[in-house]
Amino acid sequence: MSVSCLDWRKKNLVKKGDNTMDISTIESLQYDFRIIEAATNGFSESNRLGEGGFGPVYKGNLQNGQEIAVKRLSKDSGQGEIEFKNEVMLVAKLQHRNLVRFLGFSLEGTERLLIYEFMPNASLDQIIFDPTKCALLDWNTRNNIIKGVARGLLYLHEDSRLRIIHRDMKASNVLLDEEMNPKIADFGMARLFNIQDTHGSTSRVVGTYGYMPPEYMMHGQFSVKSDVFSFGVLVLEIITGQKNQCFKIDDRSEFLLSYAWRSWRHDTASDMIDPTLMVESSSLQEIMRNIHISLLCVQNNAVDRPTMAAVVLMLNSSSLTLQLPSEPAFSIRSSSIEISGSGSYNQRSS
Ligand SMILES: Nc1ncnc2c1ncn2[C@@H]1O[C@H](COP(=O)(O)OP(=O)(O)OP(=O)(O)O)[C@@H](O)[C@H]1O
Repeated sequence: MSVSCLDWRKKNLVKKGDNTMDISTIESLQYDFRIIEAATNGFSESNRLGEGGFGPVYKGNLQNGQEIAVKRLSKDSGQGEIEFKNEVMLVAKLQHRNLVRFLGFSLEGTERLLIYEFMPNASLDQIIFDPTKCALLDWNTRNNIIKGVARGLLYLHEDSRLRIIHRDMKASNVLLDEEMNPKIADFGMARLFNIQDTHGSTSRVVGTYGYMPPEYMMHGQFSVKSDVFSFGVLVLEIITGQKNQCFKIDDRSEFLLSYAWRSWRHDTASDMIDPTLMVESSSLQEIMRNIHISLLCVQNNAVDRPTMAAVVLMLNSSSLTLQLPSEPAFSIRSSSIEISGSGSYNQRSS
């Protein structure tokens, strides 16, 4: 992009006091493909940050010094150009302090790039599941992450102009800024990747093993309560410091939700807490409350799960009495599910 073009972009992105931007035209969001190619050293391996279900992600440096993350959509994103641009406009309007800022896109033939602000502390999974790095996250930081993710999801569900269901909420989709504040990534991907499902059921299930509620895994039915379920699993991972897929206790593998449920019922839930946390007694009650809230989120019946508005309220007011949770969904029949390389699912519903 030439300097004059950058100036023009700036004119179209008017920063407001509340740190949001007015996005007036699709052109204001479009980056020249060659600029992004150069910024990522030609999408070189050394710039590659990782790869998810939609394609690889690269770090880039724009000429003005700005650091970016570029998601290079795999070529079969299956959407016409106009439809794609319409969706880009909608997704660009989703702005919240707990969402990764979407900066724009690039189109060149069948190439589609999504451009985001770069998050220096990468994704939560790379820290919380790492035996050394997890020490960077004390309880206050983890609590701040839980509350921030809850606020971001509430915004997607209720406060944004669109009603967005994330559908792939998990630790690798929580990015961390310089101060370890959480930013949800990959929101709106169903819109940008042409997953047709406006009526709450879909023939292409996209999600990640262990985070999906039973109604989504088995029947492709999704709702805001699917995200609530994934959020509950995420909270348990943050507290235990372990992945739900390979949770271990006393060298035995167990499904995280069944273990959490049993521990909570037997009053031994404090045993679940990540031993590296070295919890002070003042925080213990707060952690136990978080475990209780997470169990409300992962209840088998979607109707019983709280909304994200209720979750935010419960997380922020310790005086609010919590309901008793019913048994979580943990008996997952995995035989009918085809797992892709990234651990994401692509399943034809029956
Ligand atoms: N804005 C960003 N800033 C810094 N790193 C990022 C950014 N976006 C993505 N990444 C990195 O790239 C990796 C791949 O991201 P991506 O969202 O494509 O995949 P994923 O979350 O692992 O899988 P899935 O596509 O199934 O959600 C992430 O784990 C993260 O480390």
